[in-house]
Amino acid sequence: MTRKVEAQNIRVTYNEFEALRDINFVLESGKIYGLIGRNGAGKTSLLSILAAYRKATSGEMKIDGDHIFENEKAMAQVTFVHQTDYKDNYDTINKYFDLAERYRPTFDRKYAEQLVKVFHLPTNKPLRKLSAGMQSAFNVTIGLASRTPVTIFDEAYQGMDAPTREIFYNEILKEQARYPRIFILSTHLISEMEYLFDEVLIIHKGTLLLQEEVDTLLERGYSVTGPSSDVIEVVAGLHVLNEEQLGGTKSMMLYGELTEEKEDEIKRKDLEIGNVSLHELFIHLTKEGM
Ligand SMILES: Nc1ncnc2c1ncn2[C@@H]1O[C@H](COP(=O)(O)OP(=O)(O)OP(=O)(O)O)[C@@H](O)[C@H]1O
Repeated sequence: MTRKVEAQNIRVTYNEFEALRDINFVLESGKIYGLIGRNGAGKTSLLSILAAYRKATSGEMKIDGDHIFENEKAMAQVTFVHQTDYKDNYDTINKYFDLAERYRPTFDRKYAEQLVKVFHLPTNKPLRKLSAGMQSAFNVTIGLASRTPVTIFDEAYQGMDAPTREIFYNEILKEQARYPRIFILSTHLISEMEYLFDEVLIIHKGTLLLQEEVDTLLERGYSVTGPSSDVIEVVAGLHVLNEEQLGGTKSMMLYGELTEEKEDEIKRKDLEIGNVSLHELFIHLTKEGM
């Protein structure tokens, strides 16, 4: 069982354009990682290196110490689920399962067939005739049933309706309990998927802004609300992510450890301390100029 994925100083350029730089992280088995970042941040570029679809311009991506690129053994440990163009694909789901069984030693056909029923997918229609949401559910089926130690879903929910996405999320949790592995979920649906993540990686403008346990990250974000002058006084020297003003009331979103001393000071002034969601933190940590 794979225990570790390691990125060491990954850099990716497309001609002159530097899409990723200084990317370093370690991912461990048994954890679900949320990979988030704004459009064009570099998420898919990073995941394609991890799935050995391309080679990094420099740096190393390793699974349990083995280089991934052009390494059959390492590559077989990874499933990369992403949007696929099926417009010229005449294969049926059953045919595809035959192939997966042949080429993926860990593929569990019984489980795949169960998923097909849960997702209400037709097994005898060519893939190109499936609706967009059905094609995504099929991709997800392959990803889940492949049971590879590293399973990547890159915005795999596209086109799925809300109940189908819910089934997808539940299956990830069930699978993680049955066959613990490294799941990486790249997504823009932060609020909806947050509960799945053990850790979050934020990619911003080609760099890894942070890798953090979700709970720790959420503890770092808080808001202080009350009369403007008191709020301004109390937040002096703190990392302000955002501020909102309504009449004489100000609300400031802050990032960093809330020390006991500071908490006492805020409470003495009768100001309100509030929670900040991952979605809000993400927006303000990655806004223009940051
Ligand atoms: N083949 C390519 N040739 C040139 N530039 C590319 C190529 N692929 C990606 N890029 C550029 O690299 C940057 C990162 O793209 P990438 O697709 O990795 O971002 P992303 O975070 O997955 O974005 P999104 O959330 O919009 O899917 C973008 O500026 C993109 O234009």
